[in-house]
Amino acid sequence: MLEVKNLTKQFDKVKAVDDISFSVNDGEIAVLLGPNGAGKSTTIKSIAGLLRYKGDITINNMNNKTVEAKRVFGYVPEAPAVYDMLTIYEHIKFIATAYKLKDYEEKAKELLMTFDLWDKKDKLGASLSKGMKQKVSICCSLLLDPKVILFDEPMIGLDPKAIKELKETFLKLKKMNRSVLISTHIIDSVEEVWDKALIMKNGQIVLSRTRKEIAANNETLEEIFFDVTEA
Ligand SMILES: Nc1ncnc2c1ncn2[C@@H]1O[C@H](COP(=O)(O)OP(=O)(O)OP(=O)(O)O)[C@@H](O)[C@H]1O
Repeated sequence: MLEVKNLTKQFDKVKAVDDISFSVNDGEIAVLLGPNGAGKSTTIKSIAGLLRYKGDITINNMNNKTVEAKRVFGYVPEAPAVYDMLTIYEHIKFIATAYKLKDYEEKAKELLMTFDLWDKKDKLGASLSKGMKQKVSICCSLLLDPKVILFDEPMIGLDPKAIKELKETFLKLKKMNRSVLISTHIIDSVEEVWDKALIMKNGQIVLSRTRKEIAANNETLEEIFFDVTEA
């Protein structure tokens, strides 16, 4: 479970995130939506422990900056960080070594096959397309079998097959009782998968609704998004 309580992040003159609180339960897929500059990436980076902030963030009840929390936490950044001089499979080995994973080979093969990277596993990072780098980043995160996983704009650069695989992966993670948080601009890209929508504007969460609540009012997420962000 992911819990964010009273998160505030101020950059010099800009309050990028202004006292927001939310949680993502086990087995829940939450989407963080909002127009450009709403504060989504700042929220995701704070949860990933990459920024200093005010407030409390816990991952399975552990402070997000502890080693114990990091062991059960996965993060797929908006811009995939791939090493130019490592092959795809060397990235996998690097992660497995850093996290002292044992018997990871079968899982690694399964992930690389799912994302069409198995036959490219000896290609160097420098030679990969943006989408391939994104897929390497996704495979490295999933290899750790995280209990809480964040995806920042995960669909950007992916081809239609990879988008389909990623959506199936989200649903698999949900079935495995993981907490998934996806930040995106593209409402269509998450339409079939989300359980809870969090809409940000000017650093605040202006709407938090479950799929059931939205369906009960005969509304669509897109309609609600424009209602609250253009108000
Ligand atoms: N490093 C920084 N220094 C100063 N201001 C920043 C910094 N990073 C973000 N901001 C500001 O904080 C606010 C929120 O930015 P953030 O990147 O979190 O929004 P976002 O919702 O992810 O936007 P986008 O959809 O465009 O990626 C914006 O006003 C942005 O200009």
